Amino acid sequence: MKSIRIIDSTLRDGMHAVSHQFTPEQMAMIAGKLDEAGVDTVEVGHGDGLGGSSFQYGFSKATEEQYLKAVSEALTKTKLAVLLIPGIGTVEDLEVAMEYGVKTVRVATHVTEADAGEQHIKFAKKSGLEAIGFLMMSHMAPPEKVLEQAKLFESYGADTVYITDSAGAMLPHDVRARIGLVSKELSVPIGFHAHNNLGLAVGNTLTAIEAGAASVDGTVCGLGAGSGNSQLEALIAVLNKGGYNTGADLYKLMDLSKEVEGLMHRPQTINSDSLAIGYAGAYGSFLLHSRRAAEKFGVDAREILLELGRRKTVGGQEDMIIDVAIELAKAKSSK
Ligand SMILES: CC[C@H](O)CC(=O)C(=O)O
Ligand SMILES: [Mn+2]
Repeated sequence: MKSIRIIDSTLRDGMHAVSHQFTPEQMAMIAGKLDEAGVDTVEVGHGDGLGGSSFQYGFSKATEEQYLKAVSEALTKTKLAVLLIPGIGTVEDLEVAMEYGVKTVRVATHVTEADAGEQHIKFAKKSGLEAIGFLMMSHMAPPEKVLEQAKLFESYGADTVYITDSAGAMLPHDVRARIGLVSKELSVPIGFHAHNNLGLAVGNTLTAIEAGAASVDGTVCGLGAGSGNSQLEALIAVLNKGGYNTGADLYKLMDLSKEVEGLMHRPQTINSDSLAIGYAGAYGSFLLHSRRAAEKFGVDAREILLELGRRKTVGGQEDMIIDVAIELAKAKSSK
């Protein structure tokens, strides 16, 4: 039986779906049940990772330290992880996170910019942490470029390298091409993080495993940016049926999903706006920002997202959402 590592991101990527408003108590409840269910690792914090709580990305309900304290106290076996996007988070933020028992850091960069994560990965390794390189928006680069960037992460000391479908824009053959090549050429385990904007998250995650991924992400109820992530309960059911060992208890996760449903701000569906993200290849966390801008400037959120996809915008360019909305509103009024 092949073992697959599960990283749950309900308490980090899932924060996008609740405008970063989980309370520390809610996080502790969810983390405690993920621990009981035998999930290997939980990632915690603002949706944009360490340092994300800000005017630009939206303020979270509590501070990073409050979340980390609450979750670390709820965990017995499950490892505690954080996400760090260089430029949003800093090594100083990581030092603080380590005081709360963080064991793993995922250093996330745009798919062509792994070098922006060099100092963070080296710092993590020097500090005794597990370091995971996380290549965001991997659909935007061909497999050979993804391989080049994955090799950079490996050369900095990353223990695992993730291929991330941030926009939920990949088809199964895109996943197979990237994961297949990278897992053949690298010595470290390869991971895959999916989004469900085209309805393919669980299927693409299975494809990634079949192509060589050894670590995959899921979130309870699929909670996450855009149409959400690979729904953890469904993923575990699929992996059980496929004969993989994840160490996670399906029924305990199903029970947890009922509790998480009660905390959701809206159903985690594929609606026309989140579908537009996958269709256009736009950044997953642009969804709520685009909806707000659409309402404010009287334009269609899908048009904003399609234009952001055309312009190949990436995380950190949230200010472009307003620019695009204003341009669309001007074009509309001049018709
Ligand atoms: C804004 C960071 C982003 O949510 C990281 C991630 O999960 C992804 O790129 O999919
Ligand atoms: Mn994500």
